[in-house]
Amino acid sequence: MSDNPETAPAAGSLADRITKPDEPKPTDPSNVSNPKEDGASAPAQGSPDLEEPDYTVAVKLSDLQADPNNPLYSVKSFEDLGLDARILKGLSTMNFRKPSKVQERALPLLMSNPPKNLVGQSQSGTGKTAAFVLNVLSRLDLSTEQLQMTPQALILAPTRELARQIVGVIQIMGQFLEGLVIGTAVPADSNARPSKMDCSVVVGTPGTVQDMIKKRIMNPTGLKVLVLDEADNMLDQQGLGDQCIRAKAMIPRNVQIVLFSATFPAHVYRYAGKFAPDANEITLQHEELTVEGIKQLYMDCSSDEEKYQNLVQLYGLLTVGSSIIFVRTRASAVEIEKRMVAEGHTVASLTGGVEGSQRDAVIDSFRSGEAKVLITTNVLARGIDVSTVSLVVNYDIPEEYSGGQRTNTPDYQTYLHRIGRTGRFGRIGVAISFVSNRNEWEMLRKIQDHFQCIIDRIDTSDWDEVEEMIKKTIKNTRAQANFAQVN
Ligand SMILES: Nc1ncnc2c1ncn2[C@@H]1O[C@H](COP(=O)(O)OP(=O)(O)OP(=O)(O)O)[C@@H](O)[C@H]1O
Repeated sequence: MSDNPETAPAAGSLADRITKPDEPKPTDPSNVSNPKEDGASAPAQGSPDLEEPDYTVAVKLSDLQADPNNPLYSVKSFEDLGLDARILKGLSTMNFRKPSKVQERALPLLMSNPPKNLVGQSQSGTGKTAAFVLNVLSRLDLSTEQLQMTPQALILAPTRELARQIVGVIQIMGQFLEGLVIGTAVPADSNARPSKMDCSVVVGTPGTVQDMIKKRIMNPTGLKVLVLDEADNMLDQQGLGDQCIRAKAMIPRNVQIVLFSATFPAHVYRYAGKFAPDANEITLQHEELTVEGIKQLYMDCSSDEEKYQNLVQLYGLLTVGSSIIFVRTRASAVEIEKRMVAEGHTVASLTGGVEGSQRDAVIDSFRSGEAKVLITTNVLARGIDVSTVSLVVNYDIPEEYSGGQRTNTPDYQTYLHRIGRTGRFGRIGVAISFVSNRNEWEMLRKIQDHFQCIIDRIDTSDWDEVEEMIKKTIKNTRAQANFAQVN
């Protein structure tokens, strides 16, 4: 069991934010009215890669979606999946033209009646969020004000950033559903007071939701669907797992339980079957898990100091698009940030150690492109969807913990989720892992064996060559884009 404290939600006070898609609140950072936001809300608002008239990626995406071996492939259209016209309209504002494989397979299973549980697995960046959000929206009854104000679906995510991102997706997909009200249940800053969850859908972190139910701030009696995003992490992580079980015990027994993740290690998968009994299943082999568009590389570093120097050398590349640098501890995130800033570089850091409002400000500025280089811990390893991320750096290789101690065993799942912050929905990205000692080298070798993937070495004796090689890969998307445009 992994027990990295970074992924546990901050305990203590509660916060919530209720938003009605039909009543935009300009001050709400997760609100659809902010045209610069990325991630959840990006496609509808102009994620540069997916929005019309960006003919380029549309062409490329349609090629990928026509290839039966690609996870984005489907034969059906969204119309074929029997979705409500108002939801289809929401999808079309997001420029979703065709479902991905997981959407095409999951939606009929999720939407059939009587409802059945589902355990669903699909590679990072293949559209699992839309799969569960479309089911949730399809199952809501918003015919009376009382129904609109009583939670009918509960979506749990491991971090506040992911919960807020999911809220953004629901706001856009559900924007034509009159009476839809969305509540965000994430830990508040210490001076804030929670208000009642008078809403149709609640998205939150398990600890906060559990607390809200206990304090009668949230009424769980009308719930019909429970979704766990990043379900393997939610069920396996110390603290989170208990909170999920307690939250489940407080809600009606007959809810539809939906578990999604890119990874389901065997021991969690068995447990997932107990949490969501008699579930339909969509699974992948672990060799199928790596995403083709992500070029995996590693860099030899002779010491910790050389890791830092190499990162600084890479700075020019980090800012070609956006990039995320993953480190092991909060302290090193802050230290690297300070040092780079002192040397004149523009970087930001986000860790679980700071108050919620500050975390929100940092992730929002990263989504908007204001901050292009983000140093973080495993807290952002999962789910975060920022389409401009073209480079991920594993400054430290993700490692399993046992009883709070490092084990020198790679954390395979976290590796996959971290590198999956790039190369999303058919895009191209680069992931570079730094290796500075024998243990790290061993862990990287194990990762290669586990996923049967190739992680190429970068030769740092000639930095110009390094730059050229990485730039070529990152810019590949654009090269194809230009090609598509002239043709
Ligand atoms: N059918 C579609 N057509 C076009 N874009 C899509 C479609 N489905 C999802 N997307 C976009 O693909 C991106 C990745 O989707 P999403 O974040 O749901 O991936 P995921 O499978 O949950 O990944 P992860 O495992 O990393 O959480 C998002 O920007 C989303 O808007």
